Amino acid sequence: MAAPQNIVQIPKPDFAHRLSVSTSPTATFHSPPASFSGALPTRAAPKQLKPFNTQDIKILLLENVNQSGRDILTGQGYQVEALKTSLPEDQLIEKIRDVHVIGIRSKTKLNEKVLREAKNLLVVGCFCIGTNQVDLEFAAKHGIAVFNSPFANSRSVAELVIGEIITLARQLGDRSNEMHRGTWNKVSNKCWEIRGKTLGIVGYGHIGSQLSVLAEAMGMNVIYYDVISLMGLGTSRQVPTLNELLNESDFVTLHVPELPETKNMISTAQFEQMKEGSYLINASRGTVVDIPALINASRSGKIAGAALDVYPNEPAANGDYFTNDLNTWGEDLRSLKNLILTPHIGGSTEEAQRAIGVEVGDALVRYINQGITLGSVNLPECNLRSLTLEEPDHARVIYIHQNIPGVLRKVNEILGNHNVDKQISDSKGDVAYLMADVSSVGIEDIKEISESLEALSSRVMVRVLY
Ligand SMILES: NC(=O)c1ccc[n+]([C@@H]2O[C@H](COP(=O)([O-])OP(=O)(O)OC[C@H]3O[C@@H](n4cnc5c(N)ncnc54)[C@H](O)[C@@H]3O)[C@@H](O)[C@H]2O)c1
Ligand SMILES: O=C(O)CC[C@@H](O)C(=O)O
Repeated sequence: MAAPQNIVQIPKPDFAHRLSVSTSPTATFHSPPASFSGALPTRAAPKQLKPFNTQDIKILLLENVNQSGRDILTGQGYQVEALKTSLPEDQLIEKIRDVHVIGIRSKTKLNEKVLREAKNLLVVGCFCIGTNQVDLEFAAKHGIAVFNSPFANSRSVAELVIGEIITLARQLGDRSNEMHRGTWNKVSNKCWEIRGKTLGIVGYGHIGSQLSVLAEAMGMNVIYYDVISLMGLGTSRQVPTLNELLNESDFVTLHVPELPETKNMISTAQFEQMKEGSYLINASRGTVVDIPALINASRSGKIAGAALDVYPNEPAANGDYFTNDLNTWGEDLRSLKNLILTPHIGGSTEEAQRAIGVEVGDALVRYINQGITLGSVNLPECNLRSLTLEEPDHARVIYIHQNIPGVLRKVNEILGNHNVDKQISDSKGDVAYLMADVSSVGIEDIKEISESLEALSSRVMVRVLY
């Protein structure tokens, strides 16, 4: 990290506007909107902390991050380059060497090979829910914070699944395709109402539980399976095993994260457990379903239909890529009856993307400018109240370090020569995060603190903001 240079004042962000678009509870973290100010005790204006000139912060946004997020970052004066697609690994490596911040969605793979090259990288913003595309452990060990938006698109996914349940039950995809080809095929055979049918939800988290409420409102019975014990909403009921869920459900829908334990979670043995003529929906991650097994189950009539939004391999950009070159079974899959295929659009609504842009954009600004890690998925979550404009000789020291005995003593020996106004420290696995606000420090003191911390053997990353 470059040595601290000078202080730059930037306009106060428009928090009131942001609160109006974000649906995430984390938005409550922000200062209250201006309309509240009369009712609250007067507080000194927060000081914007910067490690260097704002325009020196270089940000690369990939995969068409929403304008709401881009506006927040450009509004800070950072240099923002925004691309519509993800990048092939060689180009990504070339670009990531230079940037302090990268913003991605689900396609960009930030694996160890890529992150090793990211010598200036401070923070990753996943403008989505899933963070399986990032090597979180490697990032943490190198002091790179990762943020996501944990539930701003949950409702959009749940609504898509509701649409798919009816679409499958009524064979709407096939009827529509036939009509597009000029064929009139009026049938009721094996077309059903969803009222009174059983929906089995695998993974009862943000999306699964939201879906549960919507499905019950439409007259479905809901059961769910999860690795943790959770209270069911409405009259939904948790079942103890995946097999029990598969045995009882007319529709099975998957909402688990991509993990080693969820890889091919639905394969030949699980299709055998499903009811004859039932349906499968996967809007979680492509690795969760064994697609060749699904092709067999569909051809044999064991399942009456399926809807897939996610695939083991997905293209980096829009275009004619969904072929056997991408996934060897691509054409077999496309030939199946009553199969809805969508290009990973579960969270792709205006509402969700706008809210995600705001939530992740704000988290990045808080981290870059103030070192606050609230909401980070890989570093301990630490917060200190803001320094104010009335505290001009203060600096915020951030020391990301290995979580080993004796570190705090050494850090406090360095900080002990100064007045530490407030301090917080927390750890997560092998990595710990310390923030301290020190007063009455000038540029020379800041330089000395920074260099002394850099010299400690436990150091992962040092930032001094002032
Ligand atoms: N298609 C899309 O566009 C889209 C959009 C958002 C999220 N997603 C995917 O959906 C997944 C779920 O999202 P969410 O917000 O509901 O996540 P969440 O973390 O809120 O819920 C996941 C649930 O799965 C459970 N779980 C984990 N492992 C399990 C296992 N082996 N068996 C059963 N249950 C298990 C967890 O305990 C948790 O309750 C995300 O991880 C993401 O991959 C897809
Ligand atoms: O927008 C995306 O690319 C990912 C959407 C979804 O899978 C998520 O993880 O939020």
